[in-house]
Amino acid sequence: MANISKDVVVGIIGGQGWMGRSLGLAWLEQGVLAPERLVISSRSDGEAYRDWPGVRCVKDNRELAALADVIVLSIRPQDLASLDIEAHDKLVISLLAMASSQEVSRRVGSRRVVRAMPNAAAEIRRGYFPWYALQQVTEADKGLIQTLLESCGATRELPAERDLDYLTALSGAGPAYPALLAQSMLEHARQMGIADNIAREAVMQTLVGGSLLLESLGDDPGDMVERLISYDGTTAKGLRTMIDEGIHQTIHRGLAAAHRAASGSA
Ligand SMILES: NC(=O)C1=CN([C@@H]2O[C@H](COP(=O)(O)OP(=O)(O)OC[C@H]3O[C@@H](n4cnc5c(N)ncnc54)[C@H](O)[C@@H]3O)[C@@H](O)[C@H]2O)C=CC1
Ligand SMILES: O=C(O)[C@@H]1CCC=N1
Repeated sequence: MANISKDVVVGIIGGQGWMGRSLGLAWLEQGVLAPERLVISSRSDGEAYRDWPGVRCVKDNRELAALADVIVLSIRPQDLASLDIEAHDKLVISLLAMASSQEVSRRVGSRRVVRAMPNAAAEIRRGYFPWYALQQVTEADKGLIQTLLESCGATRELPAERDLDYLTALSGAGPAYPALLAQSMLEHARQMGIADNIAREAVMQTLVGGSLLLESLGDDPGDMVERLISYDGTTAKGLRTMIDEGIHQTIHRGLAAAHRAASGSA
């Protein structure tokens, strides 16, 4: 993992929150940033940085904006309107869903804005961070962004902001859709009288093992569906029934609803 220039100070507004502390702790643990180069602000008190006494914790976001060279916004979208900082064209990384880069730019007073969309697997460094940069973001800034974000998983610069709105609905949801599938499978296994500990173990091993296999094969997931349908055994019966009952349409409608919300049109 590359570390960034020793002079760069990074500030996280909302640094005690779920995404903020995932990033902050990853930088510290991986040596991307020395503790004295990290400033965090938060409305809530938190213990996330208790093992890192060098980290500066401030209550005033203006103070953070003055101290930091790079400002990460990790507050909830509804808190943006009351954010009162002046970034003076410093590099700003916004993690907010539903706030366009232009809106963030106007709010914080910087044209060097990057919008990145995390997901909750950042907590275990297996997140996915697509990001989109305004034109004024430099190549050096982009290198820095890559280093900061890849500490928590895979990253990808996107050519268009509309792609980020879409991926907010898809990858931004992180564990949500696998959790829904797991919940449904678990419910059924329980109804069938399988002991709870065995049902949980079976569901988790199936979802995690299956996902790792798909990742390692690198093929189109549809190929695996076809392979198991053409096997024509028990799984084919389950797959055909789910497909005939409209699972694809249900998933597409769900993603479309999340996309509308992410685009501000829900
Ligand atoms: N949690 C997730 O799975 C994902 C979150 N996001 C985005 O990441 C952003 C952060 O989300 P989370 O970390 O989950 O939220 P969170 O609620 O865990 O953290 C937000 C933190 O910001 C603090 N805060 C609020 N207003 C503040 C202010 N004016 N100054 C300083 N601190 C302030 C809160 O006290 C809290 O600690 C959101 O905008 C969300 O849209 C995006 C994708 C996934
Ligand atoms: O549900 C949300 O609003 C946040 C942003 C994208 C994923 N989680």
